[in-house]
Order: sequence, then C-alpha cells, then structure tokens
Amino acid sequence: MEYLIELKKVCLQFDLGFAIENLTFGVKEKEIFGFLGPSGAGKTTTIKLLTKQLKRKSGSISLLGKDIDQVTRSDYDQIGILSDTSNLYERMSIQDNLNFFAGLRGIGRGQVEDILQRVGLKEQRKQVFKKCSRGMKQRAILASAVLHRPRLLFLDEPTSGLDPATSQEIHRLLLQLNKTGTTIFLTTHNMEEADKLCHRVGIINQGKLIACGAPRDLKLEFARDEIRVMKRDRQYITVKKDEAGAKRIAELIQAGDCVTIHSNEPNLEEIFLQLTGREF
Ligand SMILES: Nc1ncnc2c1ncn2[C@@H]1O[C@H](COP(=O)(O)OP(=O)(O)OP(=O)(O)O)[C@@H](O)[C@H]1O
Repeated sequence: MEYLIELKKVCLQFDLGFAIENLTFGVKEKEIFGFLGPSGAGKTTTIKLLTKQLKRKSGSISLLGKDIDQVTRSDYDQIGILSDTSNLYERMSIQDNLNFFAGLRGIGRGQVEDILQRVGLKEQRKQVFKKCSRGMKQRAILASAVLHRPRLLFLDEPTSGLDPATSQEIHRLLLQLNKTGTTIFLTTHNMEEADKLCHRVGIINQGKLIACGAPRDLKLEFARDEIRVMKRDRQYITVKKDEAGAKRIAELIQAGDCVTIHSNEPNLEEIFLQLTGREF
C-alpha cells in the first residue's frame, strides 16, 4: 500500500462560512507527516475528518487502505489519537489511568509497565494525574494514545504550551515510535518542530493546501536566487547566482576576503509567509 492516509478533493463547509476546499494529499506508511498552518486554517478539522468525528461533503478519504466509510471499529484499534482534550481521569494516578484503558482494550499490565518506562514516567507512576506538571500530563496522555501500539497515530499540536526541554522529550518519543513502525500525522504551528521531525509536510491556509513536500525540497523550491558571503570584517554581502555574482565571489576569494559562503534558502516559516503573507 502506498498511502496509509489519502484524501482526494475533500470538501466540507461549516455554517459560519469556513470551508475545506479540494483537499488532496497522501501520507505514506512509516512516515512522519506534518500538517502546518496558522490558527483557524483547518488543521483540527482535517484530523476530525480523518478520525470520523466530522463527515466530508464531497471527495474521498482512504484510511489504512480502505474507504473511510468502510473503516470499522476494529480498524480503529490500529489508530491512536492525541488531541487537545485529554481523556485521562484527573483523580486517578497515571498508572491507574493506563491500567484502566489497558483493561478496556484487553491489553496486559506488562504493556503498561513498558510504556511507562518508554515515556519516562515509571518513577512518577503513582502521581495523581491532576497534580502532574504539564509535561508529565502530556507524556501520560501520549502513553495512553500509544498503549495499544497503533500503526497510525494522530497528534493535534503535541507540544503546544510545553517548555523546550519537555517538547524535546516528546520529539524523542515520537521519533522512537516512528522508528518502531508507527506512521505519524501531526498538526503544529511550530515550523522548527516540523522541520526537525517530519519526512514531509503539508501547509494549509484558509482550508486549502498551498504546499506539500519534504522540508528540504520545499526549501529548494522556494530558494532565493542568492548567495550570502561573510567578509573578513564580519559583514555580509548578498550576490545573485549568476555570472556577475560568481565574479564577485571569485574576487573576494582572491583578495582573501571571503570567510563563509552560503546559499540563501528560506526556512519553513519564511516559505509560509511568502505563500500567504500571514503570521503563525
Ligand atoms: N463545528 C464547527 N462549526 C463551525 N465552524 C467550525 C467548527 N469547527 C471549526 N470551525 C471553524 O473552522 C475553522 C478551522 O478550524 P480548525 O479548528 O480546523 O483550525 P486549526 O487550523 O486547527 O486552528 P488552531 O491552530 O487554532 O487549532 C475556524 O474558523 C473555526 O472557527
């Protein structure tokens, strides 16, 4: 199967006017796919379409190689979802919460032990969820989402509001999960996160996909026709990638006045701004 998720010309319209228009893209098995866009672009709506919390008006969606309308409850056992609302019980400990969800899914206690170890909560497993720090809560929620070792994991803003160290910890866990075969679809505002984690990204704005590809390919596609040179006095000059630019660089090298040379590629945030003129 080439795609684990595939959308073709998917449309949806809310009463108040927002619309998803002709959304077409695919997510390959074992990749980390980042779905990026500003607030209100349609990221959560897309996750809801993919997890059957909303129904499209037209177009087709396939999930795990099946038309989404044919996907059954047992197919959903292959899927994990981490959203902005946690389903963990505030007054129960992390371990009791995980044991409870393991029981519902018929998963053995051994797997709970394993996941507590993997998310780094073994020592704190007896802590009541309500009293956990934000980072601990997020790790516990992630643990509950992957307890059943899903083949496909949906994450809506997995590091939103977390400090850099905890975000890095979550990134490490996601990379580890992906390494062991989990396909990950995540939404984020954070371009650096996407660049670091994702094999490919899709950028959505006002309900429309405006770019899709590997971060490196997008950067090359939107690369400026420029080279940046640092001179001995630590000042930068920018030259075009043309004959005149090459001549200028050669002169600087000959004069011993060229310290560094870099092609001037945009980062993902700059690409987004170039495409839409909007801030994240
Ligand atoms: N059930 C609904 N009924 C009507 N409008 C909705 C509904 N759900 C979402 N919207 C609107 O659809 C648009 C897209 O919302 P969505 O939550 O998908 O954005 P998002 O990209 O996830 O934003 P954020 O990054 O802020 O979470 C917004 O304008 C939102 O107000």
